Amino acid sequence: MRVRDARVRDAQVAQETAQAEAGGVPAVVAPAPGRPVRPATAAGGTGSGLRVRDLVVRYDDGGAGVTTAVAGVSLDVAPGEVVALLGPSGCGKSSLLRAVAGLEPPAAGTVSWDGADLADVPVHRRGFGLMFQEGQLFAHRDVAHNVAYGLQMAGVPRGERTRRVADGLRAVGLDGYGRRAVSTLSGGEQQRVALARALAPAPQLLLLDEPLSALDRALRERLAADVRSTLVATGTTALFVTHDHDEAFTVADRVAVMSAGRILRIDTPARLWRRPGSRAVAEFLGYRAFVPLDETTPVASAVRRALAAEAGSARADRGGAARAGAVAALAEGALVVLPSGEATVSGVVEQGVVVHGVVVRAAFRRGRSEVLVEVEGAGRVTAVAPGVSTVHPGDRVGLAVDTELVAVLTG
Ligand SMILES: Nc1ncnc2c1ncn2[C@@H]1O[C@H](COP(=O)(O)OP(=O)(O)OP(=O)(O)O)[C@@H](O)[C@H]1O
Repeated sequence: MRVRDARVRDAQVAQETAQAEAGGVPAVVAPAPGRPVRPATAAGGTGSGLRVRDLVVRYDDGGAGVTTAVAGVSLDVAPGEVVALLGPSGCGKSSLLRAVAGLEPPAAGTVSWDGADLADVPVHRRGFGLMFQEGQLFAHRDVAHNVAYGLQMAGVPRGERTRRVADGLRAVGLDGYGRRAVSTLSGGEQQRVALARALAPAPQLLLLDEPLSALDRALRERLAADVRSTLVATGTTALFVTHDHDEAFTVADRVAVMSAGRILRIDTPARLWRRPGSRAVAEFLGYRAFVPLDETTPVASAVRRALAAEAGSARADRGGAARAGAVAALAEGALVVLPSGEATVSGVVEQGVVVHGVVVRAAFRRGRSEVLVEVEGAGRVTAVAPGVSTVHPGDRVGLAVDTELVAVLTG
């Protein structure tokens, strides 16, 4: 378990204990006592949602000095929207999430919900739900009692509780699991229960911190899609921290790319791919081949020609997106990026070829050949060829680059 999770859990446990002793409720998975639990169908709300302005989070390590984990972030999450915070380890994602939760006091800036400043609102009064990498389920309670916990503490009557637990388990694909002991569940099932538990009180905002990181990749991919559909089905407003691009793009309506305590870019997954904005974001997204369109290199001329052809065409089958992208790239793109993984090695038949390169590596995977090609004047592109390719390292090949997938960096 990571140090941070342990700290957060310690904070939760301490608050749970203190509140339980005072006859209260657990801090973050349940609403405060007396606080009305919203009907599950009311999630999403009609207010303005989360508003973060110029937020700064600092840690004073005493002798070691001060770390600025969040260096002035502004972010809005609209009711019913799911936003992912995506970035490398240490970029401040969790610190931002914890400041929103109220677990970390901001050094500067504001966090508000529906227009109300939360500076003086403690964690358990914010009405936010939290979910972590490890679900932190109660081992001595069965699945249904875990999910019911927050509702029970908030005084929701038994009948309503039973109905909402059943709804919650159905929403996460665990219909009929209520009586199972938590210890008999797989890691993925436990995280589903944790999600159902976090959603049961219909929090006005759900904060998820790497909730799938402890699972293996295949399971993570499946669960990410399930988390998305559950959040959408319940109309839940959510902030989802992850370092995994695929997860972010699967789960979120908008993705915020973070680096060194700042948000570099925030946009919908589709627009982020097409308009990464800066080379740093493009590189973080995995783009490796950059073509300055104003250069006279063969690759720049070839890409310009392909974009011009696309801009002048009106092919109905591409829905206009390719054309619009090409027009934008030609108009504004000092630098465009060739997409990895989408070009096709055309080999001898060079129909539609726009650029040439030399094969660095070729491997047969999942029924097709993946070929890494060094394109002079651009960089490395991962291309695919159907079936077992006949190309080998050192071969010169042509790549038919899909202009629809060319990304533009400026603008
Ligand atoms: N309690 C703490 N005391 C001192 N420094 C901290 C503390 N928590 C985080 N930091 C530092 O703040 C910076 C941001 O950390 P944070 O955990 O927010 O990043 P992250 O993007 O969530 O990283 P990860 O993906 O590895 O969890 C890092 O440099 C980290 O070392």
